[in-house]
Amino acid sequence: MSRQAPPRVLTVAGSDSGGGAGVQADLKAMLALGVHGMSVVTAVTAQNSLGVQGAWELPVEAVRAQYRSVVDDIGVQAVKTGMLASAELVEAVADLLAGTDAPVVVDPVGVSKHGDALLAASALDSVRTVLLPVATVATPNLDEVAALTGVCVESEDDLPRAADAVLALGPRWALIKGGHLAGDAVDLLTDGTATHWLRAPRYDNRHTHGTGCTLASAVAAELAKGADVPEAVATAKAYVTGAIAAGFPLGGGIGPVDHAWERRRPGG
Ligand SMILES: Nc1ncnc2c1ncn2[C@@H]1O[C@H](COP(=O)(O)OP(=O)(O)OP(=O)(O)O)[C@@H](O)[C@H]1O
Ligand SMILES: Cc1ncc(COP(=O)(O)O)c(N)n1
Repeated sequence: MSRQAPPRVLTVAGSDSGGGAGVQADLKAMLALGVHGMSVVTAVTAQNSLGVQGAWELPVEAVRAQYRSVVDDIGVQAVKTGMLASAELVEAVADLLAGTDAPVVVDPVGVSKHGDALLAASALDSVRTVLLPVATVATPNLDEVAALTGVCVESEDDLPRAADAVLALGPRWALIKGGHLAGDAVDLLTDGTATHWLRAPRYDNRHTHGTGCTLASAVAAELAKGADVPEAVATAKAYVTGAIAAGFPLGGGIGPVDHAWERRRPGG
């Protein structure tokens, strides 16, 4: 008798040739959390530990075709979006996602850790008006909160105001990532009624390439396994914290988080 398939999770994101962020990070996080990861590639980047050397969007038709291939045959229990590059792609992806019953985690990726643009400025309005309204959970970092809502977060005290401003754009839950603040790594999750603070120690490790992609993919994986949103986010936060603590040097710049940290033996 053949075994039952694991839960299936789809990432709709850009490729990172260096393997630390984007589709590659998403699929590694999904594997680590025990789900079957699948991908719709929206853009290809030439990228490494030093930055993004080039980026090429795929045609809308190629993105739609990948999505239909996966959803119509295999099916999905959760979807995660990352780099969407342009207004045209944001709108096409939002349109596809409006037709799914699966939970959708939107990581509204704007710029890379090195400051390279991964989303055209002209796409921000589409993220606000069509993408965030189809999100079950939106996971902006503080720069993305500022770009999308105009709210500037300078300390933990500002996180509730940022979350309210993001919720006003339509996602069911907002997970505001305070990773760029000083002190503990504090995130705030809320649906406007329930509020959950997620606090972890800050690891003084410069090898943090892919943190946001990894967190959002882990949330999607846990949702696909049947967790509710607060449970999924708590598990994902613990997973990304371990991956950051174990981040390792690669190339001459910022290395990746370690998606396989739970499997490594000391010295392995
Ligand atoms: N140095 C750190 N130590 C521990 N946790 C961290 C650290 N930096 C970020 N985090 C946590 O990692 C997660 C991702 O947050 P972050 O703010 O880095 O997202 P991001 O900027 O979208 O990531 P990326 O730069 O990969 O796009 C959050 O849970 C955040 O609190
Ligand atoms: C294709 C792609 N998607 C997302 C990120 C964000 O990750 P980071 O901010 O860690 O560079 C990235 N660099 N590349």
